[in-house]
This record gives sequence, structure tokens and C-alpha cells, in this order.
Amino acid sequence: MNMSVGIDIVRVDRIENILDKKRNLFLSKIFTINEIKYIKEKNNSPQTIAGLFSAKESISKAIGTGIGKVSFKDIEISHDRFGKPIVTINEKVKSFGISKIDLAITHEKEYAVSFAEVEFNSNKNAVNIPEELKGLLTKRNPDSHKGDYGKVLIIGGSRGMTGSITLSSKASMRTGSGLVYTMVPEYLETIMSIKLTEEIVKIAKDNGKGYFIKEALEDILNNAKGKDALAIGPGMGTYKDNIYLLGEIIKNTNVPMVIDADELNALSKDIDMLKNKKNSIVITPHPGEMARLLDKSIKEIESNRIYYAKYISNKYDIVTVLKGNNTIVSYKDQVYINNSGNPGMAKAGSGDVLTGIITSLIGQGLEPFNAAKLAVYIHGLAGDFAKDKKGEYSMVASDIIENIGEAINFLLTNKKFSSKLN
Ligand SMILES: NC(=O)C1=CN([C@@H]2O[C@H](COP(=O)(O)OP(=O)(O)OC[C@H]3O[C@@H](n4cnc5c(N)ncnc54)[C@H](O)[C@@H]3O)[C@@H](O)[C@H]2O)[C@@H](O)CC1
Ligand SMILES: Nc1ncnc2c1ncn2[C@@H]1O[C@H](COP(=O)(O)OP(=O)(O)O)[C@@H](O)[C@H]1O
Ligand SMILES: [Mg+2]
Repeated sequence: MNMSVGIDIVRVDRIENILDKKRNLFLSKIFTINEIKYIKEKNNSPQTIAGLFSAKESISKAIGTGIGKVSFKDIEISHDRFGKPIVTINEKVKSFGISKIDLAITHEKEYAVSFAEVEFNSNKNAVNIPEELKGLLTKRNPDSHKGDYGKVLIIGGSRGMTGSITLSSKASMRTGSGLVYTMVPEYLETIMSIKLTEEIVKIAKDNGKGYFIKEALEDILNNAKGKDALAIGPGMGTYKDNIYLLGEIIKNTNVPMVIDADELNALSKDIDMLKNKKNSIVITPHPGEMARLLDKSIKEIESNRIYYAKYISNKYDIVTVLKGNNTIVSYKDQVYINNSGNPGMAKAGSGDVLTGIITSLIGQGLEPFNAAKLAVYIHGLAGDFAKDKKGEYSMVASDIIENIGEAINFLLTNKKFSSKLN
């Protein structure tokens, strides 16, 4: 069992000063409704308020993040009948792998002091699987065949960028798709046929250019027919016909769709094309792509991640996956904040892998919002397993793919199967 402690001291007069200036704002920012009730019961005593404030600081230190990754209201402090403080944490904080938190608070007239002890699950990767993701993935039926696990079409690639489409396609296969069709401009047929083994290569007319052109539309729509999900965008480059193609595909196919990378750039030129959609759409922007989509700065997006993810999702009735540390998945007013993953994933190709995982899960019949949440979790966990083996510096996107199996197994059984670990 791993344990960690945190301690904090607060001057009561500091809290009194804040209360004098902006009492309501401070209380509502730091404390939950139940805590505010308790504070009232204690006649708004500044010592009590300072003690509770200090306690949240101690707990965040013991968790190892400090306030930031964990926010004040993720932690609620109540009291048993003897007055001993009891700590309740929400699913987001639980998913740090916490099994128990003990807390002590004391105060004098001038100071409040608190001490917290956090117990983590013994396996550092054994992050608690978020409740809402449990049961979404089920065991495969012994009598099943590849037709039962979805046919997906992954569209993308251009000269110089055959890697991204390869990563998305392989990730779909590793996530369990029955059949993966990878569609590239005709010029890339030979190279893709060498790079891909289990996947089937499909080509779109390109007049020898090596990127998607208007004339590819017919091939794309024909290949989309009968598919259970499609993804479009990775490695397509910023060619002008991408905008036309995306508009026509959205209008003319009823296959659920994941839009990523260069087709997000195309979408930013005419975002209202989303209004013509015939079925569910998932968009997977990183903050740079989201900034382009909404014509805002990256800084503005990063300071209001939940707000903008919900905004675009509500406005266009789509699932939004706003990537980065603590990827946000939103649909209508629902928001999921992911906790798996690590900075080793901040490398070319990691997002392409995610696109393949989401598309595969939609193809296997999951609702797009569930597919996106589960995919983001699996992707991060596979990244964490890759980090165990290769380290944050050295792990690459292909290593995330290599660990999808282990992440899925962990979800299904709560156990890791690699003997090399720990
Ligand atoms: N091997 C390959 O073929 C690869 C091809 N790729 C393709 O390369 C093309 C360009 O994609 P890019 O995403 O590199 O280019 P973009 O120019 O769209 O985005 C890169 C920029 O976005 C910003 N950004 C990204 N993540 C951020 C974060 N978490 N916080 C703040 N800012 C952030 C940064 O300013 C970064 O330089 C796409 O077609 C893509 O699919 C990439 O997927 C990488 C691998
Ligand atoms: N610091 C980080 N912690 C966790 N995940 C990260 C971090 N940095 C990047 N990632 C993940 O890596 C992926 C990067 O996606 P993207 O920028 O589209 O990459 P690419 O286009 O090169 O494939 C996203 O899923 C993102 O959430
Ligand atoms: Mg990307």
C-alpha cells in the first residue's frame, strides 16, 4: 500500500480579511453546499472556515497534486457525531487511485492547522475505473465472427503523412474492430499496402497528386456505404478540396463519424456544415484545433476548457473531445474529465491513435458519447502502461497502440496481464 501525507497551516486573520472583502464569493468558490451549512451552524466562525480551508490544502498536498489538478470543491469535509472530520471525494479525485483519506484539524485563536493522510491502491496504475465507464465493454461472445464487431472506414493520409492514418487504422484493429478499411489517395496505395497488414487498403481517385481532391468524393461515399463508423482527417494535409469533401460527406452519409486533424481545420472554414449531419459526429480537437474552430486564442481555450467543450457540443449537437492533459469529453450538458495518460503522450501521432480507438468503439455499437469517454480512458491508460515500459521520454504513439490490449484487459478484469510489469 502507498501512503502519502500533507500538512497545512493558515492564519485565521488572513481568512477574516478575505471574508470582510468578498465573503460570498470566497465561500461559494471554496466550499460545497453542505460545508457552507456546517459553517453557518458554527456561527460563521473564522477559525472553522480557516480549518476547513487548510484541510483541503493538506489533502491536495497528500494526493500529490496540490490545488489545481484537484479543485477545492472536489473535496467535501463533513463530521461524524463525535466531530471527527470525514473526507468525501468525487469520482475525478478517486480516479487518482485513492482508497482512503484520514484528516485531522486543529485551531487556536490565530492559526488553523490540518494534517491529511492518503492511501493509494498498491498498484500505481490501478487507477479506479470511473463508475460511468464500467460495463461499457463486455466479453466477446464465443460464437461471434468478425462481422459482429463493426466495419470501420478510416479516411486520410497524403504524401509525406502516411504515419497518422497508419496509427489510426492499427489502433482501431487493436481496439477490437472486426474489419478496418483504410482509405488513402491512390498515389499512396503501394506504400500503405506495405505498411498495413490486417487492415484493407482502399483508394480514392487523386489524379496522381498524392492528396484528396474533389473527384475522390464518389469513391469515399461508395466506401462509406454499409460501414458502422468512419473517421476522417488524420494526415490529409491542408488542401483546399478538404472543405468541399467534408461538407459533402456530412451531407450525404448516415454513418456515425469522427472528425480529426486536418478535417477539423477544414471544418473551421465552414463550421455550419455540421448542421447538415445525418448521424452522430464526434470531433477530437487539441487546443490548437479548438482555437481555430472557434476563432479564439489557444490561451482563451485553455483557460476555459469545460466551457468551450460544452459550448461547441451544445451548439452543434455533437460529441466534443477536447484533448490535452485531463481531456474533456462533452455532449449536451454532460461532461467527463479524463484522468489517465501522461506527458509522454505529448508526441506526434498520439491523437491519431485516439481517433482509431473512438471509431472502433462506435463501430462496435457503443453510443458515441460513451465510445468517446471510454476511448479517452483506454488511450490514456495504454499510454500509462507504455510509460511503465519505455519511460515518458522514449515512448511513442506506436507504443500506445501496443498497450491498448493491456488497457482493455484491465477494464474487463481489473488486472494487468503483462508479467514484465512491477
Ligand atoms: N506521422 C504522421 O503522419 C503524423 C501526421 N500528423 C498530421 O499532421 C497534421 C498537422 O497536425 P498538427 O496537430 O501537428 O498541427 P496543428 O498545426 O494543427 O497543431 C499543432 C499546434 O497546436 C497547438 N497545440 C496542440 N496541442 C496543444 C495543447 N495540448 N496545448 C496547447 N496547444 C496545443 C500547438 O501550438 C501546436 O504547435 C495533421 O494532418 C496530422 O494528422 C500528426 O498526427 C503527427 C503524426
Ligand atoms: N501532457 C499530457 N497528458 C496526457 N495526455 C496528453 C498530454 N499531452 C498530449 N496528450 C494526449 O496526446 C494526444 C495528442 O493529440 P494530437 O495533438 O492530436 O496528436 P497528433 O495529431 O500528433 O496525433 C491527445 O489525446 C492528448 O490528450
Ligand atoms: Mg491530431
